[in-house]
Amino acid sequence: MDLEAQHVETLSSTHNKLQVKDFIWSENEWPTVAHDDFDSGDDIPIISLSNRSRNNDECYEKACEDMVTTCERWGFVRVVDHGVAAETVENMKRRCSEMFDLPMEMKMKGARSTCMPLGYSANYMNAMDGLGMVILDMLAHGLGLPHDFFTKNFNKEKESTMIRVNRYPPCPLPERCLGLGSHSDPHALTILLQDNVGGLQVQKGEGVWVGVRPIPNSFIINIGDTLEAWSNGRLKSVVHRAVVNRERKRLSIAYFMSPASDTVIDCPLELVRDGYRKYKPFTWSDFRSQLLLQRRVVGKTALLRYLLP
Ligand SMILES: O=C(O)CCC(=O)C(=O)O
Ligand SMILES: [Fe+2]
Repeated sequence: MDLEAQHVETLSSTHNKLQVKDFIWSENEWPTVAHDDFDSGDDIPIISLSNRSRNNDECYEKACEDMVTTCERWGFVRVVDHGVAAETVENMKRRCSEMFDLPMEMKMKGARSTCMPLGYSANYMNAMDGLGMVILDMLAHGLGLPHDFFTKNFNKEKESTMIRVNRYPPCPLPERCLGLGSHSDPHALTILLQDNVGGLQVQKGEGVWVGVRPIPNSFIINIGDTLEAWSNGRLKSVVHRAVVNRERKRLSIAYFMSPASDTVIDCPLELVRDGYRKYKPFTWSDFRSQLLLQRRVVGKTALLRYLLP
């Protein structure tokens, strides 16, 4: 039986338990932390962007510093007071849910292989782009680089910046299944919006997973592989996954930012200590074309081919 032909969503809505076994993951991937377990005592820091304008006052300096130290330690940060209108966010969530509520045959007309137009999401993308540029500026500044060190490479067309909308249906066997397997994001920066269900988990150490508690009016920012290489490994691209639950479907919207295709991802001299360079330079287009050859990114493997001995 071709599993690709069976949609998890259809399976979930018909509660055909006989087929659920076909979606069970290998045992080493079974989640031991539930979707609503956020009580590890350690949580991803929250940073307010109320001082996000670049006027070099003390609050801005402190926010940039905090952004860098959090991304060095966690690879993830949550931002509040980000300036993105609540209406823009609500509208995007509603439209995405409406799309997922369409009949399966209709959704399959836009299956992954075809070019999806940006259409209605353009407003949301503009807002995400503005926020992403603010954060990239802050990271550059916090690392002691010129403000525009990263952002000058992100052209207006944003040719390979993309949005992925995930909707995870309820699952009768959440202890044996995953919504999204463990992976790192290959792009430069991800801005993730999640609803209030919970399910995102970040790997903190070997086999240690931390659930990211949903906070209203916040975005989750995470460093992608490209920014890890660009910062000589200072900013961390951290493995994460999405777990599912028995009762509630969950929506998440990931905005992946990428530089222009011909950008050479090479760490600046300011970040080279004692001559140590972690990765050899590559272009984003080379990295992207390699990724497209992989069917699925598992764990954090995509950058390995550029690792220097
Ligand atoms: O659903 C989530 O919270 C995670 C989504 C994600 O990691 C991705 O789309 O790359
Ligand atoms: Fe991801």
